[in-house]
Amino acid sequence: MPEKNDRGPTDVSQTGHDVAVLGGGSFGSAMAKVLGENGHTVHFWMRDEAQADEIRNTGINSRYMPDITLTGDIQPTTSLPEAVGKAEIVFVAIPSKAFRSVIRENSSEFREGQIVVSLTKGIEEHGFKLMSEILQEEIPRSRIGVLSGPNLAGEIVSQDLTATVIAAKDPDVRRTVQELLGCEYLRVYANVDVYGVELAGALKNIYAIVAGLASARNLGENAKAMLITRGLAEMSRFAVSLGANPMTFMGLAGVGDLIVTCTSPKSRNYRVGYAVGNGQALDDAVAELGQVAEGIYTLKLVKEKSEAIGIYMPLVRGLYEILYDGASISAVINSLMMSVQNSDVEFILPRTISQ
Ligand SMILES: NC(=O)C1=CN([C@@H]2O[C@H](COP(=O)(O)OP(=O)(O)OC[C@H]3O[C@@H](n4cnc5c(N)ncnc54)[C@H](O)[C@@H]3O)[C@@H](O)[C@H]2O)C=CC1
Ligand SMILES: O=C(CO)COP(=O)(O)O
Repeated sequence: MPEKNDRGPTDVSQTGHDVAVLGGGSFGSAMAKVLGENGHTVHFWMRDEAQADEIRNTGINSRYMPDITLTGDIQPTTSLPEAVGKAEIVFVAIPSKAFRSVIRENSSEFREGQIVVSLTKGIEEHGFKLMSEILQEEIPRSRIGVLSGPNLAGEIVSQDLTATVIAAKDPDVRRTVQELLGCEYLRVYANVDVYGVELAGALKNIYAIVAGLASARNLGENAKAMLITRGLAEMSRFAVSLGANPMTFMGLAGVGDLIVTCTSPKSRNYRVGYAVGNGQALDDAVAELGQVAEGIYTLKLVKEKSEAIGIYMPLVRGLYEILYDGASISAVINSLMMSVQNSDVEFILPRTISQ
């Protein structure tokens, strides 16, 4: 087996690798569970000592996964240097708001050539940075990957059949993650369009909120299909203008993740939209959720960015008006329905009117 620091191919032909999962929430727990069941030693970092103790003593993370027991060699710790120091590969499931600070404060702990994979589906407020860009800036000597796809944590921990995408430029990173995570209920597909895969994962959260709102309003099945498909058109238009490959949006990280989060109340973003659609204030809906709904932050950033670069995003604008400007839901729906009728697939028939 190669030295942990060298840049040669990572040997994952044997089970029993040391991996770290950073972030003790729903998705960190789900990935820790898969890795533990796959025979790896999981150095599972979280801030909260009581939570680490509970997992150490009972295998249960009662705040986020009360019905699930983490099995295998799971080693909870509140020492990030210890987790990263022992790991060959690091998975990061820290919400986007805290992602850079956690990595920056501990940047000296990451080794040259160490594989670091972001699981986070969000965008940084200042500078519109994605998590892989933050990793590139803070720990440039690591080898970076992004995991994204239709991956509801609650289903993964129940071993429901699931597929995901590992995006990385380095083929060894892609192969390593496929071998570490792949099992009878989880398939890991590969992509090289890191920016597209990552942006798709962040953007779809916005449309999940829209879909939840539509569902609360009983807009009907046709409306649901319209919203999902126009959401896909809008998010791919935006992402392509920033350099993503449009074909990525045909894959699991694009349309796949859009479908699952726009159709399932298991999605936290969908649930926030549903609550607002039923008249609840946004702050109350978020407080009641008690977990992260990245879409409410991503919405603000994408609205600003799309206006700055001149990309037409009527669903983003409409949702922003509802959530942040107090616009009435029916007025926004009416204005969307009465706007100029245009091209269906604009990669085939270009839009004729820009706004
Ligand atoms: N839950 C899911 O189904 C999926 C979530 N994701 C993404 O994973 C990321 C994390 O989400 P979840 O685990 O679901 O969120 P969560 O709300 O369930 O848990 C967030 C975790 O991050 C921790 N945290 C927050 N700030 C921190 C800080 N400054 N330092 C250390 N830890 C901190 C919290 O204590 C908590 O343990 C999000 O970007 C989400 O979009 C991706 C795929 C699926
Ligand atoms: O990204 C997810 C599923 O792929 C999870 O979505 P929520 O954050 O809306 O729960």
